[in-house]
Amino acid sequence: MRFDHVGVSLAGRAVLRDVNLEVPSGRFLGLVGPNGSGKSTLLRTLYRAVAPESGRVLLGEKDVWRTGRREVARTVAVMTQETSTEFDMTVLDVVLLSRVPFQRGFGRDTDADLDLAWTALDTVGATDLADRPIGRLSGGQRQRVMLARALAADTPVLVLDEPTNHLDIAFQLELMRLAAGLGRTVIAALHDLNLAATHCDEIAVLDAGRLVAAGPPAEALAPRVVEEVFHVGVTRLTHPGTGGPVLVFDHPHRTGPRPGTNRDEIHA
Ligand SMILES: Nc1ncnc2c1ncn2[C@@H]1O[C@H](COP(=O)(O)OP(=O)(O)OP(=O)(O)O)[C@@H](O)[C@H]1O
Repeated sequence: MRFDHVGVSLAGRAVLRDVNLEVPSGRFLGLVGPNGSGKSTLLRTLYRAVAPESGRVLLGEKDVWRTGRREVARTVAVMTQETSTEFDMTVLDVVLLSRVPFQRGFGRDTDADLDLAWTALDTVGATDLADRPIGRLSGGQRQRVMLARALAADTPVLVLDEPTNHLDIAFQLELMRLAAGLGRTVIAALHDLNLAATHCDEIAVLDAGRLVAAGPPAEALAPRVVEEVFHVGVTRLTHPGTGGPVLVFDHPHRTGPRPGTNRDEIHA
């Protein structure tokens, strides 16, 4: 997947400027940045919801904006925050909607479609919700179903827009582990920088529509970068169990080294 000099304007305002970013096949990229920095918009250019004003969005060699909508839907599955309009549909039927791009005409669900839907519901721990109307679920339950819908599409590329919103901590971790282990190409807009750092192969940081850092988590989420982009104080600790870095945040003016500590590397 490649964003090649992508620029987007919405309502006359530049929202993305000259974004160059590549996600190799099978890798999991976390897209982070402050509210309004352009994360969702960048994802939308990939699944043909917002057209770039300049540049190209490529899947392999194909420009998604010169490829049919159906073909893109067969390649890219999306999990977003947007509440579906299918308020009265059952959970199983909502998950089965992901199979529509693969069916001919007004095709019926095949056994293979049903298998994919049930497997996906099982993966997210929601088989017991299958008969419930989607509109009567809790936020977190609905979020799981939306993940199941994206998984059941069985596409090589997965787009997750703030997928952990509403989820309890156990399922946040589970979702991230799942996304990292799928072997598919995954791009996810995330707000939890530690969750992103521990599960993603690579991180891209957007600030006011510009890509300001991209690379392995320790590099892209260096305290200096996070402080500049998010306007917070950052201290990097060492996780006592894994030895990996953990960021802790504070108001900018409050962060400062305690006497006798190294500000960048404090062992918890
Ligand atoms: N339909 C629209 N019309 C005009 N401006 C829009 C539209 N959608 C988004 N924007 C603007 O584009 C900018 C980027 O929005 P976007 O939703 O991509 O940010 P984000 O990084 O995903 O934010 P958040 O973390 O708050 O979800 C914001 O300034 C937003 O107000």
